[in-house]
Amino acid sequence: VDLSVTWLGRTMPGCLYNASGVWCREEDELEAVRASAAAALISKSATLAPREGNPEPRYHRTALGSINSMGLPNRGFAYYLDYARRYDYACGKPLFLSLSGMTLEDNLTMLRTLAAAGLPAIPEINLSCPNVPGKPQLGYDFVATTEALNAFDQAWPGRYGVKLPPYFDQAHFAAMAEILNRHPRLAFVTCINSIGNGLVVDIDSEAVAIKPKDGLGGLGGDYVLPTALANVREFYRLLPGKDIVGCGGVRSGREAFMHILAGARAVQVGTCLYHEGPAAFARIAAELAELMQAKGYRKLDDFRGRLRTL
Ligand SMILES: O=C(O)c1[nH]c(=O)[nH]c(=O)c1Cl
Repeated sequence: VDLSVTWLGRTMPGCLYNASGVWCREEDELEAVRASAAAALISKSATLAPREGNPEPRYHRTALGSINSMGLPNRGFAYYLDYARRYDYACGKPLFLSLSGMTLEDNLTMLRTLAAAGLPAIPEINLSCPNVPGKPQLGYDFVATTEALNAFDQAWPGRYGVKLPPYFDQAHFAAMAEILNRHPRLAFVTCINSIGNGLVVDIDSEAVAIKPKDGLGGLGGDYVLPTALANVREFYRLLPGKDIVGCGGVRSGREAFMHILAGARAVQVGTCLYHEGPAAFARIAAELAELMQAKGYRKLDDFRGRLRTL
């Protein structure tokens, strides 16, 4: 069984890697993912300047997944650029850098600096951080998204991707697709980021679970799988020629299979990785391979996007 993925002008040895934000803020975390069975790796969304992030508790696990309001804690763009300068691209595992500037200008500064460095690292620009108080998710503002993508095209000469929030309405899928399809070097979209502004309540303490935003935070894990699959399948249909990276609710070979069936080129793991650690990649890959073997599939292209309707 062959789990390799050919995209972005290269072939990576498998189809699984980390979701930005999980096991990727510090260099030792990135190195642990790279040394694991992950087929690629992506860094924590970077802002231009380092950030402490929101007050704790800002992450909470439940039986059905996670809620987080981290608030973009990160080492600052220069830290991740330095890692990208020292990264061994010959290892065959692509390095993605997630960028989440506090302003459009910051995103452009980071893109221009990355372009000047002339590295094979690929930007995944985050249009969907739900946890910076007072900052709306760019991906829910179609005018701002249009302006940003036009500016990204000027600031970055190569292929890039964007991390999208979940959408929940046919009109929004159509509106976003119309915008995204105007950008030929926008090579991939990662669907989805957490479902923003959920609220987890503890009935014993009669209190919220996390401190920021009076308890509001992005949901991950089992909570988001059907929404993630819907966004993968809708954008797979609506964005011909672009790759969709599936993210949301993956904790075994089964959910990875579902995402690829829905059209995903590759699959990211978040909440499950947060708790299991990078060993999750070998386990999930083995489960996916076993599932494919049982179904008579030899490679991912044998079933990618073949989700049947009734
Ligand atoms: O609070 C965060 O750092 C965060 N948390 C998320 O769930 N998604 C994001 O894109 C970000 Cl940037």
